[in-house]
Amino acid sequence: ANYRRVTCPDGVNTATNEACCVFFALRDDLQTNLFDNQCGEDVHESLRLTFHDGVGFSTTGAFAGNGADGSIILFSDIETNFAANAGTDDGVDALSPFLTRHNVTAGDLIQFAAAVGLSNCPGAPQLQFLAGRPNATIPAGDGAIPQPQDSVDSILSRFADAGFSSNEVIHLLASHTVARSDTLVPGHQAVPFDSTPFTFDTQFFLEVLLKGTGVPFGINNTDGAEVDSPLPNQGEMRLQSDFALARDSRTACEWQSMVDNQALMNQNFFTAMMKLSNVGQDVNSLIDCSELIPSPAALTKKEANFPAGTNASDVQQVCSSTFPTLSADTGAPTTIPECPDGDINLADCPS
Ligand code: HEM
Ligand SMILES: [Ca+2]
Ligand SMILES: [Mn+2]
Repeated sequence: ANYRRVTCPDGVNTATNEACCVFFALRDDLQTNLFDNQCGEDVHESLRLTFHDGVGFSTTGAFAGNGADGSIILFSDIETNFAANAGTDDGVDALSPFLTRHNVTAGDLIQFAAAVGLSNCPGAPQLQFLAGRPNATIPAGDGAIPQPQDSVDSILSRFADAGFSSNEVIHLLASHTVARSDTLVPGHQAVPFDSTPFTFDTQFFLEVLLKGTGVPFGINNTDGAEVDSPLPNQGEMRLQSDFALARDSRTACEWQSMVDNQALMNQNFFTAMMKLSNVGQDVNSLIDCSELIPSPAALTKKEANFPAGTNASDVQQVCSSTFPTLSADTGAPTTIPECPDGDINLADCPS
């Protein structure tokens, strides 16, 4: 092995490969000017882009597209108009200016932003980052990205065509532990999928298994994308796709296995993200710049808990393995933070 490091043109940083040098300034720029060093909205939207860029790929040729190639940015006029990509224009608009300030490709920008951003989320794994994806030459085809109203059959077969097993689909959905919808509930933005949308914990896998009792704000989404959540009065929503995947016999055990098992969830997510980030790419021609990805903060609260007002009798268990024994929060209803600093009022979030 060659352990020599190169000194970067900035005269300050050193790297294992000269190709990694350009990412130091990009990292600082993203952290300071977009992410605020926090696990906020722009991090979540950058992470979502890895999916909407990467899954634009088909092993059978059913859909055009070359995977994780930055096409959702480079052909944003086309791709952000696809129904499945509703809301992705925010992430595209946020990241695009960084392409003019830094000499990187759009595909690398999406993957790098997500990996750096995720490192701001307590509990997250430190993702791999490989550099060198060529810029997209064609847009992805419409229909390649699964939607929340889709059936499990349809979701699993679309992912399979993009190269992912059913287990890997469930592993990737750990991303929904730091996720909020801006488009599905009319008149409302930032509607969370779990009670800890700024923490990369296993609450999402637990809460999606709980009996649903209603929809937040009492607004019924009419297109089948949303189903009842266990915490409607706290503003939590649930996607039909997450509900169905958590209860389908093909995926229920994989889903349940990650409840209160942070180490397993993180290992699964790390490996599945490595695959998602390189869909359609010749991995051997990419250069490992993972050394640029910061080490995420640890979780302060390590165990999953039933949110106040829920308990083990609310678990809609399909998998026959023993369900973990978890304590239930007591007292007042769980308050879902609206800002990464824990503030409960969206209007007070630092921007
Ligand atoms: C069955 C597959 C999936 C479906 C149907 C799905 C659907 C959705 C929907 C409808 C939203 C809300 C968008 C909005 O209204 O703003 C969302 C948010 C999100 N998704 Fe997924 N998703 C899937 C898989 C994934 C994957 C594989 C990833 C990444 C690895 C991902 C990451 C995210 C993130 C981070 C958000 C939150 C964005 C934000 O808070 O602004 N999703 N997803
Ligand atoms: Ca969470
Ligand atoms: Mn959002």
